[in-house]
Amino acid sequence: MTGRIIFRGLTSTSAVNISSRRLMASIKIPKISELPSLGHPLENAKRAAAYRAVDENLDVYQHRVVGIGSGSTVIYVAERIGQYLRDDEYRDYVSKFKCVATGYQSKQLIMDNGLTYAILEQYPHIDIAFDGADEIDCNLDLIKGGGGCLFQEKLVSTSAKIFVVVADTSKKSPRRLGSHWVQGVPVEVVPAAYTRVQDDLLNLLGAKTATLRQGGKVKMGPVVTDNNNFILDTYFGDIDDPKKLHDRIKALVGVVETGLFINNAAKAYLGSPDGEVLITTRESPAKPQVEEIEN
Ligand SMILES: O=C[C@H](O)[C@H](O)[C@H](O)COP(=O)(O)O
Repeated sequence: MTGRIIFRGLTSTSAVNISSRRLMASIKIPKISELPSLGHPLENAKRAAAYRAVDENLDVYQHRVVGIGSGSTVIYVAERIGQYLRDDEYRDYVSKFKCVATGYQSKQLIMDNGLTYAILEQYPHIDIAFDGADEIDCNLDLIKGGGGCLFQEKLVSTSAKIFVVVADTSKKSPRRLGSHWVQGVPVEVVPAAYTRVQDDLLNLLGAKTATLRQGGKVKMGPVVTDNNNFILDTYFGDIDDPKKLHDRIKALVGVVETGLFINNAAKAYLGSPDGEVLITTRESPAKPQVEEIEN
């Protein structure tokens, strides 16, 4: 499927320039169908989803500002964009991309793949953003933040004209949101407020558990996010109304952001180990840049 890059908006002159570049091209983008196995079914699934998502959605000629998310699947998104950068046919375009990160890992991915790192303050209008997810329901609503990056991820994904999710098929919600990611909805909180928010989540909002995420072996004490906050993993069971729950959590004093991404993703690419990719598109991709306020 390599080369399914969108040619929208090309003039005949630019088409000629591109075809002469094609003749000179020396490092070609690997075709998905010819990729060697990574030796692990899950990694093959993630790569299949990410490469297809990039090939089918990134408009090399029109897009300029690209959001790069966090996690283990988005690694392959950055890798694929890096392959376009190294292909003589696309280098002139991709080298002009400004890539906005969702955290330190994402910033490293951008730099490691030779792409240009940019900050949202300078580039607040993102053409397209790619990111992973921990659970995806049939409406393309998501739980994110399993890797602790939810706030900046939401900042980037809601600043993007198109937000594309990449994951393996195991992330598909079997029922309602909350039925697969039983670790709980990540809630990023200001450290000084964490016990108060924990109390409110349990006693006001009916959470079954609200656990302060710990660093474990790699870091003693609580996980500190890229924004110097804590995370409460908050389990509600199956979530009836994710938007309402998000709004109620957001209203608690001390909450910075929730891992519920509602009405945000336009498309999801879910890869299988055999290389098949399930693609879901939101029917009305109207995505609010500003959250709706319920009266
Ligand atoms: O905080 C982490 C992010 O929300 C990730 O995008 C999410 O956890 C999915 O990560 P992975 O692709 O590793 O499953």
